Amino acid sequence: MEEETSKLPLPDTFLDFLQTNGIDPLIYTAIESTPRYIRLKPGSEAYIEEIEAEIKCRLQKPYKEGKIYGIDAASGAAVLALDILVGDHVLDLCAAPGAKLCMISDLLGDSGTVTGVDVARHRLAACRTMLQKYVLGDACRLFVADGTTFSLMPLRDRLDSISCEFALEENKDTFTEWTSRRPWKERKRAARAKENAASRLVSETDHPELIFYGKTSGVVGLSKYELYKTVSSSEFSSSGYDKVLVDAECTHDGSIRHIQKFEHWGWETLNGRVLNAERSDNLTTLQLKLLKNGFRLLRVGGSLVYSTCSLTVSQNEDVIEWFLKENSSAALQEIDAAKDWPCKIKNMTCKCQIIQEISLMSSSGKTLVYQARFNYGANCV
Ligand SMILES: C[S@@+](CC[C@H](N)C(=O)[O-])C[C@H]1O[C@@H](n2cnc3c(N)ncnc32)[C@H](O)[C@@H]1O
Repeated sequence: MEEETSKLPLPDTFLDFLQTNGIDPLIYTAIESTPRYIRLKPGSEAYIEEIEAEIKCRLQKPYKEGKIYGIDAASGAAVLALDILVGDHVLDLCAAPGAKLCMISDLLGDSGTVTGVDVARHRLAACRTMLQKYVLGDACRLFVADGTTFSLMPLRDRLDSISCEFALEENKDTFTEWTSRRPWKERKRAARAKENAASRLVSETDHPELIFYGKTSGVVGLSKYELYKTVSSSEFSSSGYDKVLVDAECTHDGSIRHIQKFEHWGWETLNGRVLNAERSDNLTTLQLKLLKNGFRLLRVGGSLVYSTCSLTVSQNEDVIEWFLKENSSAALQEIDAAKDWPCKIKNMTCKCQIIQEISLMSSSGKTLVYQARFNYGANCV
């Protein structure tokens, strides 16, 4: 799908910013239209013709019916780079609003588990709605929590070991099957939390709040103590997550459609949101903290994808470089899935610069996969 766009008159400050980051301004201005992407829900293949027939009329019907997702090719690429395998326990540390989390769940099918974490309650609630719409959440847990300090183990052993009898036990401290109809006490607590959330995001020290869990997520039958018990870093090394996605908060400058919006919002807004050095410093500090914590929660032999929708060196290469300096057990790894992608810098088959790959082997077996410079909404499929 393509949307008509105007030729953008990019302001000088933004052009300087692009030059500093080695980005060709043409990616924002040269194309006549910005492609939009959809992903077909597995199992909906029979409807391809019907969906194709609707492409010109904005696909409202298959979208409402939950047969397709709106997701950029670049977002899908970050998930493919994770190389999800049957039975993986996956952590999505900045999960909302959830396009990647849905794709992870689709790839896992009936196996493994996925844990989504986000600091913004209203965005994570949208993610929960999406899981319910696409009937995807059985093996999923969603926590409103700060990803820089989140510290809960995947429930890898619980899945097989809980007997149905135990799961149905009526113990007020034990999780029974999730229902959107919460007991009065819990509703009151959620309403209070919502009020607080309107004025602030959760802090690093707040307790993670479980806002959704599916019936095979491992939560049913657990006591609160078991779910929230703290474990040592060495336990994460042996039984942590198989795959971690850190799709970090960023300036969004790599999203062509996002930058195009500033034509209407006013270019001065761009200075505050994208070019402001202080905001960028705070962001890179946050990104590094998210990456560090995501890596801590990974098991030895697992892999992590760090991705942003920014093209700046400071939010990508620099964050990775700082991290690698401090973590000798981490190493960059070639992205296997990217070998067949058409949009690589090395053998460019389209107009835009897309992927930069770096590869190294790890010493401890934990590996860090790095995906960078993949333009969102670029003309590359
Ligand atoms: C680029 S978006 C993630 C998009 C998401 N992965 C998807 O595919 O829909 C970044 C997210 O990071 C969240 N975020 C920001 N700071 C965070 C933190 N300290 N811990 C967890 N999430 C955070 C934001 O609320 C936002 O939802």
